Amino acid sequence: MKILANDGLDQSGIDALTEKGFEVITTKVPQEFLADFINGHQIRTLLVRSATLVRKELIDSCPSLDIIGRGGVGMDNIDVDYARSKNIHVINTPAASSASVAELVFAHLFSGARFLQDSNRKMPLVGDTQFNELKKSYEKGIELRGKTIGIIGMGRIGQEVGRIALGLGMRVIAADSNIGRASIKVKFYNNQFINVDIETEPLEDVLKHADFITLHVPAQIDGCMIGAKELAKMKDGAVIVNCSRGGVIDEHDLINALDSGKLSFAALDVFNNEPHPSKAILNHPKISLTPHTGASTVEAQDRIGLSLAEQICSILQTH
Ligand SMILES: O=C(O)[C@H](O)COP(=O)(O)O
Repeated sequence: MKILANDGLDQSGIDALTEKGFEVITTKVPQEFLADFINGHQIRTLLVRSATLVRKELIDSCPSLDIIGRGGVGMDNIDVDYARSKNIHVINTPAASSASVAELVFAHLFSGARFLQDSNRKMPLVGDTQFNELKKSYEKGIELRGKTIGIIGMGRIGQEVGRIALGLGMRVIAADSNIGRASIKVKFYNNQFINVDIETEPLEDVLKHADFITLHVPAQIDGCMIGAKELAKMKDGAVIVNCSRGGVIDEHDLINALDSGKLSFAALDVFNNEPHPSKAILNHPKISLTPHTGASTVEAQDRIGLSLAEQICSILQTH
């Protein structure tokens, strides 16, 4: 049976599926030729990450599809309900990348707190005198310890962020309209663990009280969650990180908040109009950037590959 992994698949998944007799094709087929390719090669399982769109039209054009698999969490690039209404199995790997995304949040936070992203741009250009000038300009670096992090969305990734923040000695507050409280289990290397209860608060309060805001919510269908009104509620000099989905923050309002000094720094892993973010965002000196790499680690992709293979075998009863 043939599987098309159109946005690639980790070797762990390829090996596990090949061992069970599947043929895994990792050719990247452009969106406009996808239906023809799937039908021409009798593909029954289509695997994607966030780049390939699996909309109603594609689903209708490919009646032989049995499974659509998302190697990752967000399924906003797939018409999930429609596919399921056609009896197609739609699967994803919700737990496999939480640690990687959460660690990227802290990579951005540490970078912003100590001007790493600015320093990496300027250091190659400095001579003897500028070295000391640059050093002086970074004297206002800050520690994360003791600061308050506001986590918007306490799903798996939000909780993982909370776990790391607690380990760093940060105060954790959270907003999540779906749950009243999250219990975070913090596990230490000697296998001891503690449970920490985090009560959720209204979004407005979290925005008001946090030094750092980090967003872990799905793609928004009714417009931006964080726009000028919400940014205005944040503490002066606060920081915002978005490793969730482009469109959750209004990018225009974010630039205004950075330019006016309301926010000291922002970090974005996701953008409006991916893979072509706006030049204003890409060139802004106060924004730390990554190209949607939250789940792009060796470990996360290995777990994603294995999880997809396991689910496919279980659906198709291949033992
Ligand atoms: O939803 C996800 O899992 C992340 O956004 C990662 O997306 P990617 O698989 O395209 O890197």
